[in-house]
Amino acid sequence: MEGVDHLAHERNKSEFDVDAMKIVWAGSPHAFDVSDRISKLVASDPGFRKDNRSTLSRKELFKNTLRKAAYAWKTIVDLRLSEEEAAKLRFYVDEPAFTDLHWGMFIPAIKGQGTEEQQQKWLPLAYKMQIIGCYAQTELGHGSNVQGLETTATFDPQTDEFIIHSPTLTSSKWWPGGLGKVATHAIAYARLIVGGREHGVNGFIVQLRSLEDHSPLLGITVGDIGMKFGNGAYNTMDNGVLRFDHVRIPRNQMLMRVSQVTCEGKYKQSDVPRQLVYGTMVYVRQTIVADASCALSRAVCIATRYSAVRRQFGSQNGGPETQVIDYKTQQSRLFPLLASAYAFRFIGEWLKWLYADVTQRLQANDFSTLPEAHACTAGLKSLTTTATADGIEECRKLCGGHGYLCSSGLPELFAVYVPACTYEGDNTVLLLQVARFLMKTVSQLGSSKKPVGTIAYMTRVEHLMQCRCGVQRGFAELSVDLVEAAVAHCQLIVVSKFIEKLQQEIPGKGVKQQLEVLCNIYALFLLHKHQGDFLSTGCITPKHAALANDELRSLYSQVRPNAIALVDAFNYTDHYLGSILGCYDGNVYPKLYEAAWKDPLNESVVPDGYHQYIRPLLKQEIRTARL
Ligand SMILES: CCCCCCCC/C=C\CCC/C=C/C(=O)SCCNC(=O)CCNC(=O)[C@H](O)C(C)(C)COP(=O)(O)OP(=O)(O)OC[C@H]1O[C@@H](n2cnc3c(N)ncnc32)[C@H](O)[C@@H]1OP(=O)(O)O
Ligand SMILES: Cc1cc2nc3c(=O)[nH]c(=O)nc-3n(C[C@H](O)[C@H](O)[C@H](O)COP(=O)(O)OP(=O)(O)OC[C@H]3O[C@@H](n4cnc5c(N)ncnc54)[C@H](O)[C@@H]3O)c2cc1C
Repeated sequence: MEGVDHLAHERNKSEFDVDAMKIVWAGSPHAFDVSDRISKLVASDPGFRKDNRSTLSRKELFKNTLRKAAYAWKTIVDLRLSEEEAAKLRFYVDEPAFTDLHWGMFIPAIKGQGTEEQQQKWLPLAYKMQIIGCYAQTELGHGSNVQGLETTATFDPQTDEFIIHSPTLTSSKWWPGGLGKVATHAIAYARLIVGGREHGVNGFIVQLRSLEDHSPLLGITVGDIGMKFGNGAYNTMDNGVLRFDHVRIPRNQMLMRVSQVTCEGKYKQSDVPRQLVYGTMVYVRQTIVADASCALSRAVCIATRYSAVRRQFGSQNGGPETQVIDYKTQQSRLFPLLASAYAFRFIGEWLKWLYADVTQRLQANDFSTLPEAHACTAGLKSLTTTATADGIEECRKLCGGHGYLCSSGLPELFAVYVPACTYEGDNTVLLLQVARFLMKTVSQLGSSKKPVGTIAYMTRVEHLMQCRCGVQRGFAELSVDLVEAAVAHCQLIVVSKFIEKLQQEIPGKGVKQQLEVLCNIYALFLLHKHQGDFLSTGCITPKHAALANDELRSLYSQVRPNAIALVDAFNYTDHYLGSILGCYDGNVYPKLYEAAWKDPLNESVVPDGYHQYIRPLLKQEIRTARL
């Protein structure tokens, strides 16, 4: 029945202060207040409905996304929302759209790679959305290999301009979000050519469309690259294709914080590492880690609530069947994901601090922690997105058949989320960057000091690589092992930062105890999953492995009575979850049944096509050669 909390008995089992945990999850009382207020504002406004997305055509879907983006902007302006509140509103609208790239990449690129003068010119236009930007780096022929990009930017000293050109088909810009139909400007990455000499890839602000009638400017060919994985899902985003035919831009539209070109045609490299040209990617990678905890916690919330509602087998003397959340196999699949959602939340908090710290140091031209920041953002982006994509799929399977319904919210969440393993850096390519950092770290330890502990194996690899023909050949030969080492290195960081979080003052009855249980589940689950490596390297004995497995089972029993409260702590509205299986009151079956009849296919009892195709079949009116 409506209004009845079918999960009340579960909520009454909680052994900790859920409201206090909500503050921990949000990050602070202020953050919780903003999140809570904005999520309810979005949930209560029919202008932000999203339950019909899977029934719309691509054009209807995209037009609806434009409507929502404009409506969101009007809401932000009318209510005079702060930047923090506006970002939260876009988050809870929960629809990939051109605004993600305008706010998430175009503006950060100008802030990170533009001079003060360029920031003063372009940021006010972007903040007022008088221009709409995208981040056009990837091309048809190159994405991972940025130094392989083919678009050219040739300086013309006669006119004090750059000529932006797409010399080959494979140099066509391909994938940039917001580019296909909306963006008026791009940060386009191109090979800088001055006086016939190449100076690597740099960013250029290029206007693509008229601000009067939105038509593409002279020399610009632009469009959408077509449908992507899954219905609805990421097809709300106009990922685009863009070609330049000798497009001229003023010299001052090259982002010049890292490198400069003078009006005399003199190229100057600032005394900052050229990799700062990649700064926007580092910034987005750290935000993607926080996104991972959001996406995984959504899936876990759905699967946990439904696992408490669903009963299957186990009835004694006509009594109720067993809640599937009480099966040890269900717990062994679900609770490590619950622990991962919390672990990724805290690593995301730490990475945000690391990024802020390296940014502050860069202001003072202190580049000492830049390699660490690159390795951490690259590695943790890779680790958390892989685990989250796999985790969302596991949550779908944890919900049985009903998990495959769009009304469960899981198929769309999966389809929208999985490109995170690719965009902002293919996850394997990023792990290779971590491996390179680890090898460089080890090689710098000095001959007298041998690495110990979790990087002891690196000495053997280091020796092998040096005795083999050249370090480069060894690296390529051992790249599979090195990628595994990179993952292990990143997992060490996740566990270490979770433990550090528990050293902090954490208010609320039983809150710290619950987090300790989740931290131990996260760590022991990893130990169990990789016990072969731990045993073969002598890090643990078989007895240790057995003890760890026993402890893991015990921890699952400890978290079981608190599972519903731990997902309630995410404080997601039913609107944001978009899931009947995950609805707060657990009143699943009536809602599933009601939703089925709303499907367009049920608008008529007899389906279109019956008289044309089925009736002749049934009436044997179709003669085939064989009969
Ligand atoms: C439910 C959730 C819904 C969410 C909905 C979200 C909606 C959308 C929102 C966001 C989505 C984002 C959209 C996607 C955008 C994009 O994808 S933008 C394009 C991203 N592209 C990439 O990431 C390309 C990856 N490739 C690279 O980064 C580089 O090519 C490279 C792999 C790093 C190699 O670069 P390069 O060849 O130049 O360098 P190397 O020779 O390997 O290394 C030389 C040294 O430089 C150091 N280095 C490399 N990169 C960096 C860096 N970024 N910072 C600092 N230092 C760096 C490297 O370590 C070497 O150092 P060493 O010489 O000391 O060893
Ligand atoms: C939904 C979505 C949105 C996107 N948005 C944008 C955007 O807004 N702006 C933008 O510029 N780009 C965007 N991209 C592009 C994205 O950044 C690239 O697709 C991504 O960087 C991967 O590069 P790639 O496609 O060249 O993959 P590839 O590098 O071609 O990967 C193919 C395979 O090759 C492997 N591989 C590649 N190099 C190596 C190596 N050295 N060693 C071992 N294996 C290797 C990879 O691991 C992978 O398995 C988007 C992509 C998607 C899917």
